Amino acid sequence: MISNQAVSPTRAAGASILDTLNEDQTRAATTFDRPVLVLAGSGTGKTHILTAKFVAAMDRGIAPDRIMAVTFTRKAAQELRERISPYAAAKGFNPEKLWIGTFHSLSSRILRLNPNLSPVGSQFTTLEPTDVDYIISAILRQMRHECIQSPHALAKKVRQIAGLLDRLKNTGLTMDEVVASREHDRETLDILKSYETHLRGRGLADYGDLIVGVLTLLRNEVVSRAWHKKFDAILVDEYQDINTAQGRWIDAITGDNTSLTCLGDDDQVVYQWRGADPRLILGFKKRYPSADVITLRTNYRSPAPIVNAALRLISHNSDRYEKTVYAANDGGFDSTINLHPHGPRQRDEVLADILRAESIAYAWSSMMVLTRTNAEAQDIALSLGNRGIPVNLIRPSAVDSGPMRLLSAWLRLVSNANDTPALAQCCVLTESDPTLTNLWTMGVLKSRPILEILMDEVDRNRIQRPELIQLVQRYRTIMPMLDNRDAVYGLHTIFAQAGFEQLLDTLPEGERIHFLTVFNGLAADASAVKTLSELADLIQTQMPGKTIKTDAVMVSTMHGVKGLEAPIVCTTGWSKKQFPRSLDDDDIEEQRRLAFVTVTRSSERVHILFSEQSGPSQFVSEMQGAAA
Ligand SMILES: Nc1ncnc2c1ncn2[C@@H]1O[C@H](COP(=O)(O)OP(=O)(O)OP(=O)(O)O)[C@@H](O)[C@H]1O
Repeated sequence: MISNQAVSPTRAAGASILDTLNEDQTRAATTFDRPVLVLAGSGTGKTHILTAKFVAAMDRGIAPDRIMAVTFTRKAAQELRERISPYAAAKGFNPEKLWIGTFHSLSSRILRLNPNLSPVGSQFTTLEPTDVDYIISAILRQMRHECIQSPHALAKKVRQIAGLLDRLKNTGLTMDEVVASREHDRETLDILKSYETHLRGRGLADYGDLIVGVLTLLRNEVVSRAWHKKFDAILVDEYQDINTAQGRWIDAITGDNTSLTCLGDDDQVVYQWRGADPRLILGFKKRYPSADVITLRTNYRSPAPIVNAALRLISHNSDRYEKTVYAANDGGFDSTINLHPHGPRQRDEVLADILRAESIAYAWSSMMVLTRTNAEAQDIALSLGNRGIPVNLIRPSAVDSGPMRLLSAWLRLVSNANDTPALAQCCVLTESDPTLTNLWTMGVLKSRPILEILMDEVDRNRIQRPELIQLVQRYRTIMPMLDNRDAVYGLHTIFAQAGFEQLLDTLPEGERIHFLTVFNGLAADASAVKTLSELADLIQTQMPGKTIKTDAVMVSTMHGVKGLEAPIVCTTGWSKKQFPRSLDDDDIEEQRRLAFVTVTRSSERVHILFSEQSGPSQFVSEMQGAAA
């Protein structure tokens, strides 16, 4: 464990940020000789401490690459990276090599650094969730499962298996452990085993494999000892939302001498449906008995009326730590939380009016619109755009955008000829495409990559489809050019040879400029990686989704804004029977936490929209002080 010795006088670079902390925050940021858990409410400065502690660690003389920071979202990782990079650069360190990222991006990096022992190899390509569905569906077809008789039954079965795989991997179980647990019927086990065999035999990993892969890797004592020595400090943000596998990941990589700091708020658990395990934060002291548990009491973000309304709301949850939080800012606004009923089909009009009225005093970028579902966010973004309001629709991942998805697919395909979902994306084919299904069957029968079979079939004129012929031609042009060349060259080659220039000509100007900006950033990052599969992973696991306009209203789901803030927060869908959608105990507590996260994003004013016909959500009356 690092000693708590005096900070070196050369800490000038970090002086400013450390000097902004209050007493408890300073304790959290400067304690290195024991584990620290910061268990504190919304807006109390947890993320601020994370940045400050990274700087404090560097000031202590810890090399930037001996500090790892794990964030929950790519956006949070990007923001932290942007804040830390100047400090690291001032110390002569290449910021591209900082260990700041999500669990998935860090796991991918760790696995690739252990090529011989990584359970998924080192040249693997990573599957997106839709690719997982694709493979399960192909396996079900291959097995001639009865569900393939109807598209509806097939889709349902795929969802069921994909959900099961996700849950199993979130608990950190390997396939051997799943089989040994005897908890699943033979048919399910056969499907799960075929899926695993398919992935392992073809150099493919899904997101869950990245986490479970590191857990498996760290069971090797020699490897685990090396990683325990690698990091002097590990910082983990949004600790309340990590799942069992991620909790074990942190425990496994933290050595006896590593300074571990976890920051979270049990009132902000909003990912239980995806395996978040709040017992990890609540049981931290049991696992780390010497830990210093620090609570913070001052909310620096929101004015008192919002802080108090949010506290009244969350006090209705039974499963929580009681916290005392005061607002640093008294507020004094008469209308800090505003209610807006709207008639049928009037939601967007009412919303646009609110935003226009606020835009007299605030920039568009000072406003957020938060929805419950992705579909609602997309709908609202489109509708506001049509009403002349500039919007940035926030998507969690860069592969949600067409050209970025295509770029990552090409990077995957040239890295791994066995990556069939990437092949399908490169020529924009769906999983049920008959040619692809035939190729898949031939590939499985002959144990050969589908791409090789496709090339043979094209050469023999047995496939005439232009998109497949073009794919083969492009692949054959690109591959020899990549021989012994670095990732930067590879990236530019793919851009030039795989039709990106023509594709960009078809995009609206904003999207084109955005793609080129991101592409140039990626080209800069490419100098820090060795292979194109690593570069694909940067797009898939590290890059956040696009924000095209600089001054625009952010439109996002409530889940998508964890950790972010804005002066004006508008939130829709707060109608009775809609939010919460069910009165089931566990679910209502999670939805109440989501409501809590939503209103506490605001540093000035909240606008809540609901249907006039249904009336407001019960969360509104709870905020107003209805008895718990
Ligand atoms: N000591 C401080 N003095 C002044 N402002 C502060 C201080 N600490 C944090 N802040 C500011 O308060 C706001 C909230 O901080 P931060 O986002 O770190 O809180 P958080 O605990 O991570 O919030 P949440 O859990 O709700 O995402 C930020 O604008 C931050 O800059």
